[in-house]
Order: sequence, then C-alpha cells, then structure tokens
Amino acid sequence: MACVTATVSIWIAVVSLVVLGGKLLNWIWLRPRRLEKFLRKQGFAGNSYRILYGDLKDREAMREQAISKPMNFSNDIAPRVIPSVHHTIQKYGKNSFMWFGPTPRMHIMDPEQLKTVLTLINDIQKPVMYPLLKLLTNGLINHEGEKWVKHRKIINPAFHLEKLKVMVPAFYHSCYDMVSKWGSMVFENGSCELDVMPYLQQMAADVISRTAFGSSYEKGKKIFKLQTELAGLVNQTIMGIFIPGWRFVPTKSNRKMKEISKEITTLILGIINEREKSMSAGEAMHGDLLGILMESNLNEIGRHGNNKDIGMSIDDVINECKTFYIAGQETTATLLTWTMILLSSYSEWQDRARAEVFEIFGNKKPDFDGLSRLKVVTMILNEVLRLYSPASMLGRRVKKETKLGNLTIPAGVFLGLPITLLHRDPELWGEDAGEFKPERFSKGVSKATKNPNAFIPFGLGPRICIGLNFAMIEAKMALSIILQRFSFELSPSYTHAPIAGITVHPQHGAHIILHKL
Ligand code: HEM
Repeated sequence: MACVTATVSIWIAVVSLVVLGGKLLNWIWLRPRRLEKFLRKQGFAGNSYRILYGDLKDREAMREQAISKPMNFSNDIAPRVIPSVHHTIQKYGKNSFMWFGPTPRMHIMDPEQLKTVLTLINDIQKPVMYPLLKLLTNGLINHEGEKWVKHRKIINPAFHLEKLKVMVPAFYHSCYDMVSKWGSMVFENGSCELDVMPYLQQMAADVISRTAFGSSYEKGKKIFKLQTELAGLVNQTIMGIFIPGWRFVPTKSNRKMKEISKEITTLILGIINEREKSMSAGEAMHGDLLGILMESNLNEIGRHGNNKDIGMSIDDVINECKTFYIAGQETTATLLTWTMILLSSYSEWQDRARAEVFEIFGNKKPDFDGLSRLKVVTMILNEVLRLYSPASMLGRRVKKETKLGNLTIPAGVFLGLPITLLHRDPELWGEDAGEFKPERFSKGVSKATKNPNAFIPFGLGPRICIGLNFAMIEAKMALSIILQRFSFELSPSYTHAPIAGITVHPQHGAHIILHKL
C-alpha cells in the first residue's frame, strides 16, 4: 500500500513538473516567438527576441550612456530622455516594437490610433503596477473597470472650475511664500543665483497640502514629508534585484516603509475623522479637495438609498489623498522648472509674458478671471508642455485582442505612446517642430498641429488628467507672481541635461540668476 502511495506521489510530482515546465517554456520562448511572428506580419519591426531579457540589457546600457554627460542647449531631448525608444524608432521606423523581457511593447505614433488606444479603456488598460508602489499611490491613477468609473465620478466635482476658483487664494499663498523667500535671498546688487527646482517642488507640494487639506495644512505638510521619505525607500527597493515576495520579509527597510505608510494613513484618517465630526455637526463644508470629495461621496451614497457599498470606503479616500501628491506635485513643479529655464533662454518671450502679466494685473494679486485671460502665458506653457512634457511615455497593456484601424493588436502585448517623440514629429508639427515657438499655439491647440490628438501632455480620452485645470491655474499663478517680481537668466553653471524619472526633469537642477525688478 505504502509503495502504491509513493508511486502515485512521484507521478503527481512528475506531472506537476511537466505542466510547470511547459508553462515556463511557453512564457519565455513559445509565446514571445508567436507574438513576434504576429507583429512582423502586421508590418511592425524590431529586434529579434532574446530569451528572457529581450531588449532590457540594451535599454539599460543606452540609458546609462545617454545620461553620462550633459547635452548642448537644444530641445532635441529624445535621445537623452528616451534613448532606447528613440534608437528603435530611428532604426525600425514608427511601426516598431521593443522587448520588455518576454513581452513585446509596440510603439504607437499615429494620432488616430493613439486616440483609440486611450479611449478603449476596458480592453486596453494601464500596466500592472509594481506592488510596492501601491504603498505610495493606490488611487484613481491605477484603478481599472468599475472601481475607476466610481472613483472618477466621485472625485470629478473636486476639480470643477467653480471649485478651483475658490482655491485660487491657496495657490496665491504658496506661490507668494516662495517668491518672498527668493526676495530675501537677493543681494544688495539686486540679484542672486539659485537652483529654482527644489523651491518649485516645495511650492507645488505646499499647494497640494493647502488645497487638499485646507485648515489641516500643517498636517498635510507632514504627510508630504513622509510620502517623500517613503518614495525614496520604495525607489531604492525597486532599483535593486527583484525577488518575488521580498516585500513581505521583515527587513529593516521593509519595516520602515510599513511604519511610514501607517503613519501617513493615521494622519489622513485623523483629518477625515475631524471632517466627519464637523460635517455631522452641520458645520459649513470645506472648500478643499478632501471636503469636496467627502461631500461628493456622501451624495453618491445618498443617491443610492444610503447604501455605503456604493461610495468610496475610508481606505479609498485615504488612497486618493495620497494620489493627489504623487500625481500633482512633481508634474507641475517640472512644468514650472522648464518654463523658467526656457524663458531664461528666450528672453523675448519672457518680456512678452511679463508685459501681459503687468497689463492684466499691474502689481496686484493675480485673480482667477485675470489668469483665464492670460494668452501669451498660456501659449508659452503649452509650448513647454509640448517640448518638455513631464510624462515622456504613456504605457498600456492590451487585455483583449483589439483592432486599431487595419491593425490587430493581440492580447498580452504592451503599448508605448512616446509623448516626447510625438510632440516633435515634423510630420505633425511642421519642419520647425524642434524649435521653441509659442506662437504656434496662438490660435489654440487645434491650429498648432495637423492633428490635435498629437498634443497629449495630460493624456487623452476618459482617463485624461483630472488635475489639468488645477495644474494650469497653479502654473499661471506661479509664473505671474514670479514675472511681477523678477527677471531671470540662465546661470553659467546651468548644464542642460533632461532626464526621465517620475517626470522629465533637469538632471543637475535649474541654476538661474534672478534680478529683482
Ligand atoms: C503639469 C502638470 C500635470 C501633468 C503634465 C499631468 C499629466 C498627466 C497624464 C499624462 C495623465 C494620464 C496618464 C495616463 O493616461 O496614463 C494624468 C493622469 C492623472 N493626473 Fe495628472 N498631470 C499633471 C497635474 C496633475 C495634478 C495637479 C493632479 C491632482 C492634484 C493630477 C492628478 C491626476 C490623476 C488623479 C490622474 C489619473 C486620472 C485617471 O486615470 O482617471 N495631475 N496626469
């Protein structure tokens, strides 16, 4: 009997090994080869599949090489920011693919196909997020399906223009604090030199703390500090060798990450509890993002006969608050950083922008209506977003076989939308695509390019950036206040070295000389 049991066990083990082996073979060899054949048949070209790694080693080597030295001051940043994508498209053309390990990523450069990709949000979804990143953000930005629909519906009202209008004094406050600091750093000769990037980052964080948490702004600041510390640890871990399940091992770093994450959650929960108390005591609603979101959530629950399952849970609300920092801080800060760098180099545009700001506001506080009338400033911001889009690529994964015009995209492949290349494609923007020419936006986006879907700094379709208006108001406010007080030029110590991290930012900072007006 014992002998029969042992034989059966051995057979089970052998069959399991064969099944597992078959799956592994399929994953690292048969499936990639099948997909490669399929893509080539559709007219896409790329390197042949190399087992397990694909193009990953080349990609890393190209990145290291590209960022090893600065570049001349030029807007031709793609070879430095997305070197392997740039190289692949140069070598194989727009219809090309790269290997992310055993999965191919197709490049989508055609604006109409791109629109379809960003519109079919159920069949083509966001890439699966590295689990540790969920400690930093597990909100609207990475939700899918019904959960995304529900959250987007509840959060949308917080970003309506009439709500943002009420937040304008908060924007002003944070921007004013920053320029006051700059003012106090100016020497007797009326000038000073500084790296403006950390100041703009701090200001953008401050804006989120004020607009998200209102009167609990100080707690908001603490939350941001903790988020930054956590992001550093998460980044360090992700850059190391990937070992599945490592995040559950109680190492010093893993324990620290959990500790910080818990502290952030406790702080946000504290603010939410205070709000719930004041809301049930019938106190006036707060005009900040958290207050509006909680009100919208209650309305949604109310509309469904007080069914709490319909709205967002407390955990959801906490995660969405974290998302505001992750999605809205660095993006806006880098937009402003590049704007200052470019206006330093193109002083005629700096003069035109300042003239407009003085014409509309004089020396007064910028207000919402005035900000909406800034035409030259808007053209400049659009041109900066075109040439130095904070997001260099958008990524997607195909969940279900999908038709893109006459192309068939098989399930399981990744899609890459290289914004940095799309925004400077001469076929879409004209021969001067690489030049800084804000006047191309003088008649709006639709007249600046042959196809408006070619301008996607905030994405496109249903998942377009929810903070678009928020970011533009903030950037206009900050720029107006800076232009009212200072003129600026690039410092000789500035080195042009755009690099893609979370956003496309200057690798060695933004050293600028400020002159008090
Ligand atoms: C210049 C500033 C900004 C830029 C360039 C930017 C860019 C983007 C882009 C490209 C996407 C789409 C990503 C994709 O489709 O894969 C996105 C989504 C998002 N952004 Fe922004 N963003 C900015 C500011 C903000 C701000 C200020 C906030 C909030 C306070 C914010 C919150 C979000 C959220 C929550 C999403 C996800 C929307 C969804 O999936 O429904 N962003 N952003």
